[in-house]
Amino acid sequence: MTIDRRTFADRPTLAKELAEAIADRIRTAIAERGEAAIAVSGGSTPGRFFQALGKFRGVDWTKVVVTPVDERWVDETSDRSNALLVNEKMLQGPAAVARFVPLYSGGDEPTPEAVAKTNALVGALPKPFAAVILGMGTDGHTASFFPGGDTLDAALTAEGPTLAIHAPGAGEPRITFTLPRLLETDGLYLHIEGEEKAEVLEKALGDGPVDEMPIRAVLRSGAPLSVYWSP
Ligand SMILES: O=C(O)[C@H](O)[C@@H](O)[C@H](O)[C@H](O)COP(=O)(O)O
Repeated sequence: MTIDRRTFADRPTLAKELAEAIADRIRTAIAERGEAAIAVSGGSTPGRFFQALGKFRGVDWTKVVVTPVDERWVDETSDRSNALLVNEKMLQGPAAVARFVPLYSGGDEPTPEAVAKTNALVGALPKPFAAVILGMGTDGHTASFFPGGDTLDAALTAEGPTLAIHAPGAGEPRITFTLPRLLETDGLYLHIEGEEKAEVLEKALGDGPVDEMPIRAVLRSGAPLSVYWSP
C-alpha cells in the first residue's frame, strides 16, 4: 500500500508532527539541491500547522519558496485569499524571509492571459517540490479539483503547471496546480481533521468514479501518500 495513515491524539500534536516532517523535507531538499519549494493548501485546517512550521529555526528560510496548491481568484486583501493565510500564519518570525510565489495574478477572472502570467511565474519554481500538503473538502475535493469543475479532467491530467477552474462548490473562480505537477514532489501529504473527514476518506478509498470524489485521483495515483489525521 502506498498510503501511510497516521493518527494523532489531537490537532496541536498533529500540527507539530506535520511541521517536523515538512521541516525535514525542506532541510533535505536544501542539502541535496540548494533550495526547497513547498506547496500548501488553504482553507480552515492548516493554520495551526502553518504557525508551527514557520517557527522552525533550524531551517534556512532564505532558501525556501512557498506557493499555494490552489487559490481563490481574489487579491490578498480578501479573507478568502490563501496567500493572505500563508503570509499571516506561516511567513512570520524565522520564516518571514522565505519567498512566496502567488497564483493570483490580478483582475476579476482567471483569464487565459492571467493564467499564462501565473504559469510563467510558477514555471520557474524549483522541481521537484520538497513537499506538497493537500487538504480535503467534505465533497471529496482536494486542491481545486472540485466535483463538477469545468476543467476537472484537464486539472487531473494536464502538465499545467496551473489552470483555471470554476465549480458550483468552489465559491469564487479558482486557479490550481494540476495533479501531474503536484505529484512531482519528494513528499506528498494529506492533512485532514475530524470524524466527518475520516468518513469521507473511507468512502473515497472505496470504489466509485473520480469525478464524484476527485481526491480519488490522488489516492489512486500510486504516489506514496502520508495521511495525517486527528479527531
Ligand atoms: O483553498 C482551498 O480551499 C483548498 O486548498 C482546499 O482544497 C482545501 O484544502 C479544502 O477545501 C479543505 O478545506 P478546509 O480545511 O476548510 O476544510
